[in-house]
Order: sequence, then structure tokens, then C-alpha cells
Amino acid sequence: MTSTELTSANATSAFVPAPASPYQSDIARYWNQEARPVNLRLGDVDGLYHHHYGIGDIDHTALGDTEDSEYEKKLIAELHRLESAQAEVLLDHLGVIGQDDTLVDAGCGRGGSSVMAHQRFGCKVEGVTLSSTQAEFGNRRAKELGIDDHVRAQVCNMLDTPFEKGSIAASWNNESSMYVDLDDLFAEHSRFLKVGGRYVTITGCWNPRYGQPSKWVSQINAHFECNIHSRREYLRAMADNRLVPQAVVDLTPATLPYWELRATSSLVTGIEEAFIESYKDGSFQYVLIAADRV
Ligand SMILES: C[S@@+](CC[C@H](N)C(=O)[O-])C[C@H]1O[C@@H](n2cnc3c(N)ncnc32)[C@H](O)[C@@H]1O
Ligand SMILES: CC(C)=CCC/C(C)=C/COP(=O)(O)OP(=O)(O)O
Ligand SMILES: [Mg+2]
Repeated sequence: MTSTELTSANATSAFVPAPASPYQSDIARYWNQEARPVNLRLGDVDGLYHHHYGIGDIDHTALGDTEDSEYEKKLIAELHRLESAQAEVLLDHLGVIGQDDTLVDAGCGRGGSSVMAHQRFGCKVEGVTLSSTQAEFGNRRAKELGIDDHVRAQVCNMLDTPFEKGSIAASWNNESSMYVDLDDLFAEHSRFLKVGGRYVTITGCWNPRYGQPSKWVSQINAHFECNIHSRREYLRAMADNRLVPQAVVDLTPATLPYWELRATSSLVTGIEEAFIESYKDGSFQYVLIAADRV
């Protein structure tokens, strides 16, 4: 069986590779334990579970009156709509994808983006995550949806995947590239992508125009145990690994409404101020980069 054939038999493979470093063990543990209401309650809205943030304008008509007894429920649905809108924009940048193609969702979380990609393109999607809890969750959702022959999550280091060289039509990192060295990451995407394939990331990065990572960026790193890279590092590492930017989109203005709405909800986690202030002072940016594998 090739690495891109999906079968339900191996969907929740018993084999879990050892993390490649003590840091990766920490990250696996972090995501195995994660069960924040801001993620689970939003996912419960329609069964798409995301671990990324939202973009787009708030629909105030849908939200209605803050005094309404249903307001909090509507607010949760609105935050979730904005998170799914973010994933739609990522998928918009994958290029032309056919039913016979296989895509890689690198750092797939609970698999919301993988499901959306399959629903849009009819293709196969291979998700990889360090967390066995997340992989099991994603595979369970795929089975419930009856798409486990097309969507699979594995516990796997995205820097060292089993996908064959040149076998993948498109791949992405949705808010997962801040956990790895970018040279190592893009070397691996470049290896398994077809020439002419597309790579997309949506990420938070620190802005070289600000100078160095601000205190807010340091706070976000500490909160998530991640290491946010600069915009310059992304572009340099792509250039060094045969990934040529086709689009660079600054999503910072589009994500601020999500954060400002989230800050008013009962599901706040305490990190809202750091995102809002760093986006406003220009030290941090929310960007999409789509690149061609040449
Ligand atoms: C913030 S979550 C993003 C999840 C998903 N992309 C989404 O949009 O919902 C970060 C994810 O990156 C994964 N991750 C971090 N380092 C990784 C690595 N070296 N290999 C595979 N996955 C990794 C974590 O396990 C987690 O699933
Ligand atoms: C843009 C940056 C820097 C992202 C860091 C990675 C990250 C933790 C993303 C959101 O995950 P989540 O959905 O689990 O977080 P939360 O619980 O805050 O919603
Ligand atoms: Mg979240």
C-alpha cells in the first residue's frame, strides 16, 4: 500500500512514532491535553473543529441584540463562521485540485480544514499532527461523516513524513508553522509536492519593520509554547526550498474584528489582548502566503 492510499483499517494506526525531540514531546503533550471551550463549543456548531482564528466582517444582523438570551449562542456561531471563512480563503489559494489528487494538511489539529478540503474538491486529504488525541478525534469525525476513505489523520512529524517524493498536488500549514524550523519544514513540503504543486500557509509572523519580536509576540509564544517566525524568515526559507510566492496577503485587518468580538465573549482565554495590541502596534501580522513548487 502506498502512503497516499487511505483505508479505514489503518485510520487509527496503533503505531505512534516517538517524537523527534523533547520539544516535540512537549507539543504533543500540549495538544493531547487541550480541550478549551473556545475550540470545542465552536466546533460543536456544525462539526468542523478548528484550531485557527477567524477573518472577515462581523455580521451584526446575525448577532442581534446583546440583551437577547440567545446572544452568546449566536456569538459562538459567528466566531465559528469567521474561522471557517479563514479556511475557505486558504483553500481558495490551493489552485486547481481534482478528485484523484492527494493533499497534505500539515499540523492538522482536529481536522476541520481537511474535511473542508475534501468537501470542496472530492480529493484525498492526509493530515499529520503530533497529537494522538487529535488524530483519533479527526479520524472519528471522518468516520462519522462517512469520508474516512478520503480523509485521514496520522500521528507524524511534519518534518519527516511518509509521503512519496512528488506525490502530493498541494499542501498547507494552517497556523502550525510556528512549531518548527522553516527550512526543515519547506524542504519537506518541497520534497513531497509535485513540481507545479501549490503550498499555502496562514500564519502569524512578527514584522521586521517593527524591529524585533514585541512583548506581545513573546507573550503569544509563551502562551502556546511556540516560536513565531518573522515575515522575512518565511520568504527566505521558501526561496531556499523551491517555493516561489504566488500571493502574499496581509490578513491582519481582516482578523481584527474576530479578536475584538472574541474579547467580549464568555470564552476568552486571556490571550486576546496580546493579539489585538500586537496587530494594532504593527509588531505582528496575520498573513497568507501561497507558493508554487518549482
Ligand atoms: C494551532 S494547531 C492548528 C491545527 C489546524 N491546522 C487547524 O487549522 O485547525 C497546531 C497543530 O500543529 C501540530 N504540530 C506542531 N508541530 C508539529 C510537527 N512537528 N509535526 C506535525 N504536527 C505538528 C500540532 O500537533 C497541532 O495539531
Ligand atoms: C497565529 C498564531 C501565532 C497561532 C499560534 C498557533 C495556535 C495556537 C493557533 C490557534 O489554536 P487554538 O484555536 O487552539 O487557540 P485558541 O484556544 O486561542 O482558540
Ligand atoms: Mg481556537
